[in-house]
Amino acid sequence: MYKILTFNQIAVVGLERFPRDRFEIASEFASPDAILLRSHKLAAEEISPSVKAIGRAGAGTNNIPVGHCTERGIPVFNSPGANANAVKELVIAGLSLGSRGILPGIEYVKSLGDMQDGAELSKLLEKEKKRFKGNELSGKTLGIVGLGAIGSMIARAALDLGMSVIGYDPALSVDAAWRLPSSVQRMENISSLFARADYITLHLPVLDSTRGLVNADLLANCKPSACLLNFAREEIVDVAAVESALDSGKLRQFITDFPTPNLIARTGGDVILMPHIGASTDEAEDNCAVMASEQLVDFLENGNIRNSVNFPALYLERSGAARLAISNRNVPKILSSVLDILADADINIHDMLNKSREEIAYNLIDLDAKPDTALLDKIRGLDGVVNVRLIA
Ligand SMILES: NC(=O)c1ccc[n+]([C@@H]2O[C@H](COP(=O)([O-])OP(=O)(O)OC[C@H]3O[C@@H](n4cnc5c(N)ncnc54)[C@H](O)[C@@H]3O)[C@@H](O)[C@H]2O)c1
Ligand SMILES: O=C(O)[C@H](O)COP(=O)(O)O
Repeated sequence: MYKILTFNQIAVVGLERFPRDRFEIASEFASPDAILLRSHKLAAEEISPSVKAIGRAGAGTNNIPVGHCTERGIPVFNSPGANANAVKELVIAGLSLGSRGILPGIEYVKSLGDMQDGAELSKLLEKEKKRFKGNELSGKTLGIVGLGAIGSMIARAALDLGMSVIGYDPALSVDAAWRLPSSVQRMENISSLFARADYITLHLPVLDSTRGLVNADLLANCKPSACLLNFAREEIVDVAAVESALDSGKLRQFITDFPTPNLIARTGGDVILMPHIGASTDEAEDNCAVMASEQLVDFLENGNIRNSVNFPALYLERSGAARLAISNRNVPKILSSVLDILADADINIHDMLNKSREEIAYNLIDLDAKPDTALLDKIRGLDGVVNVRLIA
């Protein structure tokens, strides 16, 4: 039985993807085979030696020590695109909240709870409504930083709203480029995007290269009427710089899914704060849980890899009597040494596939006979081999 250790609440429909005759799922296990989680900040010490894979039911993997996992030959999976629509819809709501007096208007109406005279009330509302006037999104320019699963969906929705869309993504994949509407104008650099946009929305991962990306220099560039939305990650924005830009009138509004104590303490309505609910819909939670669970099942039972953030994608149809899944440092001669060991033991290779990604290489080798423990230990002992798994 494979043991799946969960952190956070994972949608039931996802957990049902683990066949119960072969998988056990619990929030406590001494020696789990895999970990399935959402935003739980996973410490390296929580990843016991028995762990073979980690599944993130969601997009961002900055809560997982990915580098440490790679060192140990543990693939980290995520569920790209599975919650993109949920984030898109919330960002569109954010754009509306940032352009109209919706929230102060609602607060004002709530404050009139003591008024009993309907005619008086409607007279007052008609008199006061001018205080809550806003602007339309149509005709404005939306700048999208990060044009992946979420960014491209937002681009499409914003175009439908009549906005002009400009985008910046220095690492855009070919697939993502195909998904992008052709009327999205690509910016050469992020400063140009900040200088031109009325609304700026961030949809990129937090990486060493993107931590603090939105800083005082960029904010000095933007239109004083601009509204910045951060539904990506807190660390991408220098929040102190945002506060200064709001204070000095260089930025009109900040809307974020990642509140900080200082932002919560602000008065004056120039921030709109949400409790990290970008992906909190039944649909997104189901999609993410299903995708992450299916990927873990296929990896544990077959060694196949789909949507890993640190391992190469690799799929090999099952054949032969047994399968070896081997991770090794991405240096020459390791695979040939493995093949020599198998040949010396007279074990024929039925099929095999080998791929690498940065410092790690991964191999699936289907054998005509099941190797014994001594042979597996011999392969494990090779310099550069990180881990070896026999899949029956
Ligand atoms: N608020 C939420 O609940 C919520 C939900 C889902 C995702 N997210 C966050 O949003 C991020 C994006 O999600 P996604 O599903 O669109 O991911 P994605 O991988 O499909 O797209 C990310 C895009 O960012 C681009 N990128 C990388 N570095 C960049 C840089 N320096 N400047 C501009 N673009 C850059 C990549 O090339 C890629 O196209 C996630 O990493 C996650 O942190 C938040
Ligand atoms: O990266 C993500 O997918 C989002 O931040 C969602 O996080 P959650 O699964 O904790 O809602």
